[in-house]
Amino acid sequence: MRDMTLDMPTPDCAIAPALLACEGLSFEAGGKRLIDNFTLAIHPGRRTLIMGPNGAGKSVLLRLMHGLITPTGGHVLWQGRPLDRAARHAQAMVFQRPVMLRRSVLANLKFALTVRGITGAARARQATEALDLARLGDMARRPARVLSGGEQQRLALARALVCQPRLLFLDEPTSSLDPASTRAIEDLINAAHARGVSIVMVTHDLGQARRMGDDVLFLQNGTLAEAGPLQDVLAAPKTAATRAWLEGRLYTAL
Ligand SMILES: Nc1ncnc2c1ncn2[C@@H]1O[C@H](COP(=O)(O)OP(=O)(O)OP(=O)(O)O)[C@@H](O)[C@H]1O
Repeated sequence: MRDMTLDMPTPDCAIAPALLACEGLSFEAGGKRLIDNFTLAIHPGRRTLIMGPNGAGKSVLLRLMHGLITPTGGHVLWQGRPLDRAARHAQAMVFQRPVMLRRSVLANLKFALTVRGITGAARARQATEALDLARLGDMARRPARVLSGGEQQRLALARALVCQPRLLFLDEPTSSLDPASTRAIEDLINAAHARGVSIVMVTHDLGQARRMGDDVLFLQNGTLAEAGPLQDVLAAPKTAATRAWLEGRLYTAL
C-alpha cells in the first residue's frame, strides 16, 4: 500500500488549521480498494478541485469527506474533530443530477432551512433571498420538478447555499449544462466563495478548472497521485498519470 501524504498549501497563513482533513483514509467495496490511504488537508477559503480519469474514485472521495459513506480505514476530521451532525450541517453537497422534492421551488428551499431548525419569518426571508440570488424568484410557486435541468441545478445550489455552509461539495455540477447555464452556476459558486464559503468540486472540465480552481487533488485508480496549487500542477505535473490525463492520453502504468 502506498503512503500518500499530501498537504494542500496554505497561501495566506502557513499555520491555518485545516477545515477538513483526511487521515489514512481508505474505502473498500466489492473486494476492491477504491480509495487507498489518503492523507490530505482542505484549508479554509480555498477552491479545491478533484480531477482524474473516469472511475478514479473522485465521487467516492467526495462522499467520504461529506460523511455520506463510512471509511473502511482511517478517518475524516472536521476542524480536528470527528465528523458529527453539527459538522455535517456546516457542509452542503450538490450532485451532478439535482434531486428535487415533489414540492414548489420555494418549498424546496424552506424544507432545507426547516431541517436546520430555521423557521418562521427568518426562514421566509432567507428562502426568498436565496431564490433571488439564483434568479429563480419568478418561479417560486412552480413545482420544482418541471424546471429545466439548468434551472433545477441553480435551485439545487441555492438550496445548498441557503443554509450558509462553510464548505460546499460539488460533484460535476455543470456536466450536463450548456455554456450559459454553466456560467450561471459558476457565478453562484464564485459569489459564495467570495462570501467565505470553501469549495471542493469534482470537474473534468479544464476550462472550468482554470476559471474556478485554487488547488487540485489528482486521483488515479484510487490513489492520490498529485496535489498542489492548480497552476503549478497544470504547468509542471509531477506524475506520469497527471501528465497523461492533461494531454488527453490514456495512462498505462509502467
Ligand atoms: N459502493 C460501491 N461498491 C463497489 N464499487 C463502487 C462503489 N462505489 C463506487 N464504486 C466503484 O468505484 C470506482 C470509482 O467510482 P467513482 O464514482 O468514485 O469514480 P469517479 O472518479 O467519480 O468517476 P467518473 O469520472 O466516471 O464520475 C468505480 O469503478 C465504481 O464502479
